[in-house]
Amino acid sequence: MPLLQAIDVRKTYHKGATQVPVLRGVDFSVDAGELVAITGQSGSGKSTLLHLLATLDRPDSGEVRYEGARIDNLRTAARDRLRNRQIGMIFQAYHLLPELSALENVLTPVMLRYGLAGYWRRRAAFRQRASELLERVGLGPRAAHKPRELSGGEMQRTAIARALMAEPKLLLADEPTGNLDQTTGQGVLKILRELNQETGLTVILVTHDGEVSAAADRTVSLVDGRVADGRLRAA
Ligand SMILES: Nc1ncnc2c1ncn2[C@@H]1O[C@H](COP(=O)(O)OP(=O)(O)OP(=O)(O)O)[C@@H](O)[C@H]1O
Repeated sequence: MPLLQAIDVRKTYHKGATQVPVLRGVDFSVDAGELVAITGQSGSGKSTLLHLLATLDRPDSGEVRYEGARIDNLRTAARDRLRNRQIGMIFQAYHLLPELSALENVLTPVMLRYGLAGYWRRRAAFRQRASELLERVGLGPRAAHKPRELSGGEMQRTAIARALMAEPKLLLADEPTGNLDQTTGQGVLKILRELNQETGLTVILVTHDGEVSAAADRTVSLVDGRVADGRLRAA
C-alpha cells in the first residue's frame, strides 16, 4: 500500500468573477521510503498540491489518502493530530518563532503534542533529542541563538530539525533550498537524503531546481494541472 496517494485531485481558486483552475485531476502515489520531487513551471500548482497533501487545504474533489485512509475530509482535530504526529513540514518562509531559541523552536512540536505538563515530565529526553537533531543538521553551536541571529541556511536547517522532532513518517517540503545559495542548498538536500536513507523517512519536496529534482528517486511533473510523467530514475 502506498504511504500517500492523490486520486483525481482537483482544485480551482475563485477570485471575484475569475476562476483559476489549478489542479485538474492529479493522480500519483508515493511509497514509504521514497524521496520524490514535485516539479513544474511557476504557477503550475506545486504549492497548492503540497498544501492539499499536508491537509492544510481541501481539494474541491478527489481524495488524498495516507496509509490507505482518506485524509482530505478529516475534521480539524483529527487533521491537527495527523500533522503533529505523522507529517513534518518545512516551508520556504521558515515560520520560526522569533522569541524562541533554535533549540526551543525545535521543541515546539512536542510541546504542542504533549502539552506543557507532558512536556515537562519528559523535558530532559526531549531536550536531548532536540540537541541531537540540531547537531545532525550542523547547528549544535547555534542552539541558543534566536532566529534573527541565524543565517537563512541555518534557519532552514532549524526548520528541518523542528519538522523531525515529532518523528514523522513523511516530510513535506516546499522549496526547501529555494532561498539558499547553491552550496547551502546542496547541504540541506544532503541532510534530507541522509535522513531518507538512514531512517526511511519519506520525503516529498517541491522544487523548480533541476539539480534538486535530479537528486530525487523520482520526479512528479505538473503540467496543465495534471501529472505529466512519473519517470523512475536509476537507483
Ligand atoms: N489563494 C489563492 N487565490 C487565488 N489564486 C491562487 C491562490 N493561491 C494560488 N493561486 C493561483 O494558483 C496558481 C498555482 O499557484 P501555486 O502557488 O500552487 O503554484 P506553484 O507551482 O507553487 O508556483 P511557484 O513555482 O511560482 O511557487 C497560480 O496561478 C496562483 O496565482
